[in-house]
Amino acid sequence: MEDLITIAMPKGRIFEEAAELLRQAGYQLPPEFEDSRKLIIDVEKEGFRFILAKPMDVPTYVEHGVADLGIAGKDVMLEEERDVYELLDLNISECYLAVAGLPNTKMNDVAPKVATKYPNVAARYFREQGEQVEIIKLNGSIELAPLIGLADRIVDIVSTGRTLIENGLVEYERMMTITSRLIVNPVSYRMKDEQVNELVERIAEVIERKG
Ligand SMILES: Nc1ncnc2c1ncn2[C@@H]1O[C@H](COP(=O)(O)OP(=O)(O)OP(=O)(O)O)[C@@H](O)[C@H]1O
Ligand SMILES: O=P(O)(O)OC[C@H]1O[C@H](OP(=O)(O)OP(=O)(O)O)[C@H](O)[C@@H]1O
Repeated sequence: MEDLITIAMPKGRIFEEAAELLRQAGYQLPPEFEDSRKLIIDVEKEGFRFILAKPMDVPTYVEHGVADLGIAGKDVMLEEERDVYELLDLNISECYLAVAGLPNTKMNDVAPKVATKYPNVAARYFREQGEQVEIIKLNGSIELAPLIGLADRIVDIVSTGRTLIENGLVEYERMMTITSRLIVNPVSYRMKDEQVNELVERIAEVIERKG
């Protein structure tokens, strides 16, 4: 039997949509796939080994080659800048990155503080805008930072906009749209091209069908 292709799946938000996409592409995943607490799930019939990782870590597993493929948000790709190839925009888990903060704030502070889970993305963005800022890295509850005076602005994901509204914050600038991507280790791409290309073609067909 051929070696299993290892796919790093992000636990959490993206997981269900990604699993659904695989099912729509005709892959038979076990019914307990979405409910399992296992971190390694072999689906030998389809030739896959899934590893379940923290979303931010998916490109790390793929870069190191312990996963051939992975699914990661564009936000994570831009933050991590790992040595992997992006094969497909899966068009799932759409959201966007934005700069936000309290309403009616003067924008002329010197080196305003920006709280974010994405220090590299934020630093690059403000550098490109020619603005000097101080980045404060947080791991969650980013919207709290301007409310309690830790930061003047935040760079964070917005999806429905509820978190901003319920915390009395407003969007200053929309930075970029984020969707999830299929990524591959460059060596796996060369060595396992047949298996990788079959998966890519089957998923691409579903994406096209969905429009
Ligand atoms: N409303 C949203 N908030 C955060 N991420 C979102 C949202 N909508 C889609 N996404 C996508 O989901 C990914 C994050 O998934 P998830 O929230 O499960 O992981 P996480 O940020 O590591 O969460 P936690 O730290 O709470 O485990 C992001 O990389 C992004 O591409
Ligand atoms: O626009 P919305 O639909 O409200 O979604 C955006 C919120 O969701 C995410 O947080 P998450 O729920 O992952 O919690 P966190 O604070 O642990 O990052 C993100 O960081 C925003 O806070």
